[in-house]
Order: sequence, then structure tokens, then C-alpha cells
Amino acid sequence: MMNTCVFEELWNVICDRMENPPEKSYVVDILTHRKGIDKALEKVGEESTEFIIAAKNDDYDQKVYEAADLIFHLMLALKGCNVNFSDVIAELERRRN
Ligand SMILES: N=c1c2ncn([C@@H]3O[C@H](COP(=O)(O)OP(=O)(O)OP(=O)(O)O)[C@@H](O)[C@H]3O)c2ncn1[C@@H]1O[C@H](COP(=O)(O)O)[C@@H](O)[C@H]1O
Repeated sequence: MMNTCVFEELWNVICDRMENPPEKSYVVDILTHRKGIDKALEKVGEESTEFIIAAKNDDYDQKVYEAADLIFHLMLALKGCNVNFSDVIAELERRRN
């Protein structure tokens, strides 16, 4: 059984990091970077490329790892451009037949 609640949990962690920034946080580092939203977008680009390369190879675990990196950084980019992740989920739900 898939535990899709992890998306909600992770989104809440991302939001909480921005509201209550700890001393050390990767989320805060990316989302308060001097490049602004471009930093998160740059990461989405990098991780997309890494996923594409993994997808063309035989290492199953690497595909899983790179897909997770891509989804995580996409969530950061959504936060960075003020899109609520729940609206993306709602859009996917709307497309279901
Ligand atoms: N899911 C992640 C997550 N995935 C990746 N990363 C970080 O992303 C950074 C950069 O990844 P890169 O792919 O660029 O680099 P790499 O994986 O080291 O190397 P390559 O893929 O380039 O070979 C690494 O430092 C990872 O630690 C993450 N950092 C945080 N999270 C989640 O975000 C939560 C909050 O994190 P903090 O803000 O750090 O508290 C955590 O509890 C996690 O749930």
C-alpha cells in the first residue's frame, strides 16, 4: 500500500521550516538563496536531468532516488513561487475520470 500522506507531511515540514527557520535547514537555504526562486528552479532543472539520465539506465534504485530528489525539489519550487501543493493534488484529482 502506498503511503501518499508523506506528501502532506513533507509539505507541512517545508512550510514550517519557512515559518520557524532553524539554524540549519536545506529547505531554508534553498528558499532564501540570494538567487531567489531561480535557485529552486535551477535545482528542479538539475534533478530533472539526473532523473532522465537514471531513467535511461538499468539501476532501479538510482531511478527511485533521482525521482525522489526531483519531486522534493519541485515541492520547494512550488513553495518558492507561492503555489500550494494541495492545489496541485486537487488538479490531479480533477483530472481523474
Ligand atoms: N527530502 C529531502 C531531501 N532530498 C534531498 N535533500 C538534500 O538535497 C541536497 C542536494 O542534493 P543534490 O541531489 O543536489 O546532491 P547530492 O544528492 O548530494 O548529490 P548528486 O545527486 O548531485 O549526486 C542534499 O544535501 C540533500 O540532503 C533533502 N533535504 C531535505 N529533505 C526533506 O526536507 C526535510 C527538511 O529538511 P531541512 O530543511 O534540512 O531540515 C527533511 O526532513 C526531509 O524530509
